[in-house]
Amino acid sequence: MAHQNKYPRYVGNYELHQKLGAGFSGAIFCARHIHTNQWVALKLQPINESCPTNRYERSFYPALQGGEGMPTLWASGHHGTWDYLAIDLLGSSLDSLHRSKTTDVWDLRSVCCVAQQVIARLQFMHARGLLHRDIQLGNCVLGLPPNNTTIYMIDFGFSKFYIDQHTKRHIPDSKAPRDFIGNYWFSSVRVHCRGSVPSRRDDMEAVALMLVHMLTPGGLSWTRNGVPKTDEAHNRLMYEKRNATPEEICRGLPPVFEEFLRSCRRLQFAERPDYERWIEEFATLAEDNGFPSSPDFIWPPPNPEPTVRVQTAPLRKDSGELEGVLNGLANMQLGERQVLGVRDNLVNRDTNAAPKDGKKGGKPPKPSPPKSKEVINLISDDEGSRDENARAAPAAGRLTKAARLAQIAREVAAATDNVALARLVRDFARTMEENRSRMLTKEGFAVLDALHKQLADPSVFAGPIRTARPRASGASEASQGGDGGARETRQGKMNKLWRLGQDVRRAAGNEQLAALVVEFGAVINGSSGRTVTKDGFGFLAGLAGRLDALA
Ligand SMILES: Nc1ncnc2c1ncn2[C@@H]1O[C@H](COP(=O)(O)OP(=O)(O)OP(=O)(O)O)[C@@H](O)[C@H]1O
Repeated sequence: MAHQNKYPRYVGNYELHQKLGAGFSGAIFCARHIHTNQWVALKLQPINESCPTNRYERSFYPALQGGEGMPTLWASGHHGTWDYLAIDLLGSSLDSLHRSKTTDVWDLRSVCCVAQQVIARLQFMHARGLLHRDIQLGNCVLGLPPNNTTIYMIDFGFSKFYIDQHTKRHIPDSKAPRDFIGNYWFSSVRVHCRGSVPSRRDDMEAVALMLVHMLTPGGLSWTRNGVPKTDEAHNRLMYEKRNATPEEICRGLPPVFEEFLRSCRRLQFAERPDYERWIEEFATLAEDNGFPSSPDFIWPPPNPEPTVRVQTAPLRKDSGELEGVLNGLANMQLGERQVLGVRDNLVNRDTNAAPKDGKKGGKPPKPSPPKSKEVINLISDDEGSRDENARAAPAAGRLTKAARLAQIAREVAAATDNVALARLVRDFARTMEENRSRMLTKEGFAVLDALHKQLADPSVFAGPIRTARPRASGASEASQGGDGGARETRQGKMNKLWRLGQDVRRAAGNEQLAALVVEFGAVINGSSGRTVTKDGFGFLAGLAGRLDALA
């Protein structure tokens, strides 16, 4: 670039100091206001630049002022041949942390914080009618103390109003060929590989890819050869990106990452992403793994070793009948485990699982306490208060959702009559309802499995009041709910749950209830986000009522 090394000493009222970074078409300096001594970041670009991103940014900044994690624009203008923007001086970008970290991947806690904050930034930007269109680690920057736990979004040079400023309507979709805007690593498949018009869903998909990248040793597969320098290399990259399924991309990670990516890809062009839900999901993921659910980003990570070692085993689409899956979950040996927040732990997952062929891969597992399905190594209040880094230890006497559900599953397995089961089903529903996330986790499925076993075993309870024909749409059929490839639509899920809610109130005996429990699990498992909705709670209330009636 012609202007290299020719930067002026003063620009406007600012004195330029060290260079902070250089981008595609300009440079950023740390600068001091000559009258107020205020330090800012000064973005400089020649006014005749062919891609005048400073000019674009200047037009977007007013819409962003006042938002959390949005830099303040202090001044902007022209000085000689320079176009400048003076914005809040910030700290390290996630990209520089990514490069400097000593571990292969990020810790799960930090990634959950990044997820919550970046989604919240997009929620704000989108609410102001603006798309970012260049989500990447380099554009997520930490504040300086006292704002150093806040992630700021920067670089709005590629941004665009998706709400037309005059008509107030969403921009139209178009099939017309267009130049690609964004970055090679994280731009959505639709925008990058299919040339679609970017909309909110694509910003969200970029976040999903960025998060998975942070947890993947070596990064996403298509990022490993660096920036493509030839058309052929770019085509190869696009091919790889286009063909990687969410399941492959997210293999070994807690299921919420795959769900998130899938849900972004399912959004319609003009559909509003469910920001609130995903912020909650990542807060819950942190909490379920023993970290504070707070989105505050703390670097370096205070306690990279999780205090809770609950393996979030994904229910895969090819997992066969739900009955079998539930059964498998209940029999899982939950001893000292690595959290599957990083893919490295995939190796350990196999190592820790009962080996089929006697061979073990990866590092030998740490000696762990005797394993029993009764022993689940969850955070306790004591552990929470011992942990100096646990900023949000559970209140005294309160168990985490995972611990409470595990306890309910054990109590269900030990229950001796329908009245006790009814009480436990109500407990289960209450625990799910009170939690910030209503996602049915491994522990939730274990409760259903224990329930199913109890209800299906005729030796445990008094027989049914009258013998009924087995349901036509029986459990085994329903249990394939998660296997059909496409996730259940919201409406489909509502319909099925509503029907189950009706059926459960009419069930003739425990065996029928057992089949309905399995069917319920299948519908939840097959739905996007595996959340228990209002109709789901209706089913559980009906189940508890029917158990009482059949006692
Ligand atoms: N406000 C800021 N405070 C501190 N550092 C900053 C600030 N803004 C940007 N930087 C640093 O400068 C780098 C480049 O900034 P930015 O992305 O805004 O410039 P750009 O010219 O648009 O770059 P690119 O071409 O890479 O998109 C950032 O990754 C960051 O390290």
